[in-house]
Amino acid sequence: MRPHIEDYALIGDHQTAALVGRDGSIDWLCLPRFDSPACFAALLGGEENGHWRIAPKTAEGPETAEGPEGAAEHRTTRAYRPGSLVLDTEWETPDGSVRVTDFMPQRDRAPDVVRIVEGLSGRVTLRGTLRLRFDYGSVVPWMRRADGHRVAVAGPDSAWLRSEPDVHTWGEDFGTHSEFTVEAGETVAFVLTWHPSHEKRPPLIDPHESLRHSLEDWQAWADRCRYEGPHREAVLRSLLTLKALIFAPTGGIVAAPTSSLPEEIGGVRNWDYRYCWLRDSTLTLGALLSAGYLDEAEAWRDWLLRAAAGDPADLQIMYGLAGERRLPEQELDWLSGYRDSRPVRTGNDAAHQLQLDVYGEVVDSLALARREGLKAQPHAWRLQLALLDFLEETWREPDEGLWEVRGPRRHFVHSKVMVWVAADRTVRAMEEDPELPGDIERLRKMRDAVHREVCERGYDAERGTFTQYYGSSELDAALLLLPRVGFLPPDDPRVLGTVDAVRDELTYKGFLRRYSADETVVDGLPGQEGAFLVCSFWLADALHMTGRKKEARELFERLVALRNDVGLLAEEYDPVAGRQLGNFPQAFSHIGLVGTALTLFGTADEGGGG
Ligand SMILES: OC[C@H]1O[C@H](O[C@H]2O[C@H](CO)[C@@H](O)[C@H](O)[C@H]2O)[C@H](O)[C@@H](O)[C@@H]1O
Repeated sequence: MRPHIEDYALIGDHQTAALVGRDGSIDWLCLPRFDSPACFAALLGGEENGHWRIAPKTAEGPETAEGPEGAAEHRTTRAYRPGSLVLDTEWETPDGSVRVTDFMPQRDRAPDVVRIVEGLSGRVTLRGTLRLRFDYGSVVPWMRRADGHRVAVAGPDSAWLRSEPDVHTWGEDFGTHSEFTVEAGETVAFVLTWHPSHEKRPPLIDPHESLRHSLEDWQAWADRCRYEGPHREAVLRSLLTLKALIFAPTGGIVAAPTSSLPEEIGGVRNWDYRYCWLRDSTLTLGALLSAGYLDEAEAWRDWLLRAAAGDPADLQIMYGLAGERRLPEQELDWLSGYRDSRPVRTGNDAAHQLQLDVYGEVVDSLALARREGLKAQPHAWRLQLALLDFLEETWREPDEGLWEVRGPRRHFVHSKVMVWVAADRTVRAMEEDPELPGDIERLRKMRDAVHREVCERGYDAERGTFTQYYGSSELDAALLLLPRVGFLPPDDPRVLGTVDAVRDELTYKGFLRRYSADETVVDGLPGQEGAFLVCSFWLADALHMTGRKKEARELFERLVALRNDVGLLAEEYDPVAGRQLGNFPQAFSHIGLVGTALTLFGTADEGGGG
């Protein structure tokens, strides 16, 4: 049985990331980029699909539902070093205590994973097991020794393992094994480096020096955080997590570093999130900007201008890390899935859906960037006008909406509201700067027409609430964003009615679903899912904005308490099992945490949608 999702911690180097379990096993790592094939895929199968475990020998044993047998004799504690993604895992064993420090240094050329073992007390024997399996756990590489390394080679990939001091390793059972002992004050550092297999040995790094640099770099970034309100540690951890999801070479932002962690254990709602959604990225950008991080915002804005270049009719709702357009969805049938949740997918067919909300989110984020003083780019305005031309032609069409339903297209109310946002922000920019080119009257007309239509066809006067789509009696948590984006004032009776209705009908044991659990006709998928965390944060925002401040704060506190021991949140939460669900850690959930902290305690930006 795999560990629970919340048993993992994240380490990363701004180009990819790994998940490290409480049991000392790295079970997920894609190299060299977030969206590359995984060389450790045990997360979505078993140890035979690749993992790297370093742990006290006495903590080993056949796995049980609660972790490795023998683990009961041990106490494990974990924590990130403050303001960083450097992870310390400490074991107390009957023989003494030991710490393993895991991190991925900022990259010069090749990606490295560094694991420094340090004896803290007594004399502890540890075991290492490395099973490299390229191409998502399917390829067993050839192993050889070279230049003081164990080298794994298969096809385009090679991985080089060494240790300081040198530790004896042996091959057995298609794995590389080691056993060594540390006393208090002694260290053994392991470095695993990925490299294209046709190139010469990768440059060596000094693991201890790299640790110092990593700590300095992360700390310098953390020091720039402007948020000083309550729960600062949680907010900063969320910001660090969002930073770790940015692919530094291009500025693209992934929705999560994993694929196919299920939204229902044993179910089919398993998707690949290692791509750059315009929606998730714009909301990430909003969170970073509101906490004072301008460089990342500028890099993303430039990424967007490159990705969106071309005919605006061809704008996709998501791209690859460098703006790649083809992300074909495939099933990896050799992987059994996390706790048997099949299929495991790579790629994402939602890339070609029509999701009208995305235009509003992009335009809103460009407006926010301008307000925050980002250097203007003339083609950013040209892009904005082109998007509006496209919307003028398309806004009356049904779409798949922000939840990327796999059922038929509908006239989703949230999508139309975000079309209104696109027109509204463009009109406002032109009013503020009459030099900006464009036909303001045409845009005003469109803005007002969308508003009118939504209020007529998207509002159920009998129940006093906006609905999920025109003519439906269903609700949708995205309706909570109406006051936040300025579509109607928070004290408008239609907003108050909607917030109450959404809270009453979509609450699921203290948290919020994104829509009703019976709505498989709309989303086109079998099975159920958990409470959707970003929606629960949106409810806290809406309660606060509509004057229910105590209720808002209580919900926020409950949400903060769901973070795992190192402050991470998946996409969803199962309040019955008390477990996290879905891809992990997910940008959406951490955006929600930052946004709500700012709404409740700080100076949140009124214009943002997240
Ligand atoms: O619900 C089915 C859809 O689920 C995924 O979409 C979700 O994740 C996206 C990335 O975080 C997010 O932008 C979207 O709002 C979520 O619904 C999946 O990516 C889709 O392929 C799938 O149709």
